[in-house]
Amino acid sequence: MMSVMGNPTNIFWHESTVGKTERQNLINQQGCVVWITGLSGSGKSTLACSLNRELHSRGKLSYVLDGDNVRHGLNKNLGFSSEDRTENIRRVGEVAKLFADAGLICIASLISPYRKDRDACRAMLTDANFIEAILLFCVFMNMSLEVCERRDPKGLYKLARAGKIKGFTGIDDPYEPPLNCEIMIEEKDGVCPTPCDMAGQVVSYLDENGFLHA
Ligand SMILES: Nc1ncnc2c1ncn2[C@@H]1O[C@H](COP(=O)(O)OS(=O)(=O)O)[C@@H](OP(=O)(O)O)[C@H]1O
Ligand SMILES: Nc1ncnc2c1ncn2[C@@H]1O[C@H](COP(=O)(O)OP(=O)(O)O)[C@@H](O)[C@H]1O
Repeated sequence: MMSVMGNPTNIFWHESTVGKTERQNLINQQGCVVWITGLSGSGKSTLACSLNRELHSRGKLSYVLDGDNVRHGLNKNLGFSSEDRTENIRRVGEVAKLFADAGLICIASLISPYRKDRDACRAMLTDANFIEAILLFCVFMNMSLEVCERRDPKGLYKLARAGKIKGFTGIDDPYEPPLNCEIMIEEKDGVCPTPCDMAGQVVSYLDENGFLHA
C-alpha cells in the first residue's frame, strides 16, 4: 500500500549500532532536556546562555534551542495562534528529544504558554527503558508581568498594550504557569537572582540528579 500524506504507513524504525549509553560514556554525561518556560522578558534566553556557558566551562556538551532563533529556520512558517504555538512546541520537543538521545544537555527556551503542550513534551521525553525515568526538567521563570513589562527589551509589550500586536502572551493571550516544575527561578525580597545564580541553581539540580556523569 502507498503511504498517505499526513498519515504515513510502511515506515519502519531502524536501530543504530551505536547506542545512547555508548555515546554518553564517550562524553561522560547523560542526555536530557532543560525546558525553560516563562513570559517574554522573564529571562529565559539569559538563563539559557548563562547555563550553556557554565556547562561548557565544566566540560559538558550542551546546546540551546531558543524559540526566537528556531522561528528563523525550522519553525519559520509558524505564527502565534494557539495551533501554531502548539506545533512550535511539538517540533522543538522532538528536536530536543534527538539532542538528548545524542547525549547532549539540550536547553530549550520558549514561552511555551500552554500546559498541555509542555505536558506533551514531558511525556515524549519519558524513557520507558529506565523505569519511566523522565528526561525533561522544567524550569519556570516565575517573574511577574510587571517585571517583564518594565524590562521590555524589544518594546513588544508597549506595542501589545497599544493594540499593535494581537495575541501577545500575558496581555491578550494566556500564560498557564506550570503545576509540576522541577526548578523555579523567582525574585527574593524583590531582587531577581543574577544570571550566574540562576545557572547555578540548574547546574546543582543536574549534578544532584547524576546528569553530569555517564
Ligand atoms: N504574540 C506574541 N506572543 C508572544 N511572543 C511573541 C509574540 N509575537 C512575537 N513574539 C516574540 O516571539 C518570542 C516567543 O517565541 P516562542 O517560540 O518562545 O513562543 S511560543 O512558545 O510559541 O509561545 C518572544 O521572545 P521572548 O521575549 O524571547 O520570549 C517575542 O519576542
Ligand atoms: N536575572 C536577571 N537579572 C537582571 N536582568 C535580567 C535577568 N535576566 C534577564 N534580564 C534582562 O531582562 C531582559 C529580558 O531577558 P531575556 O533573557 O531576553 O528574556 P526572555 O528570553 O524570557 O524574553 C533582558 O534585557 C535581560 O538582560
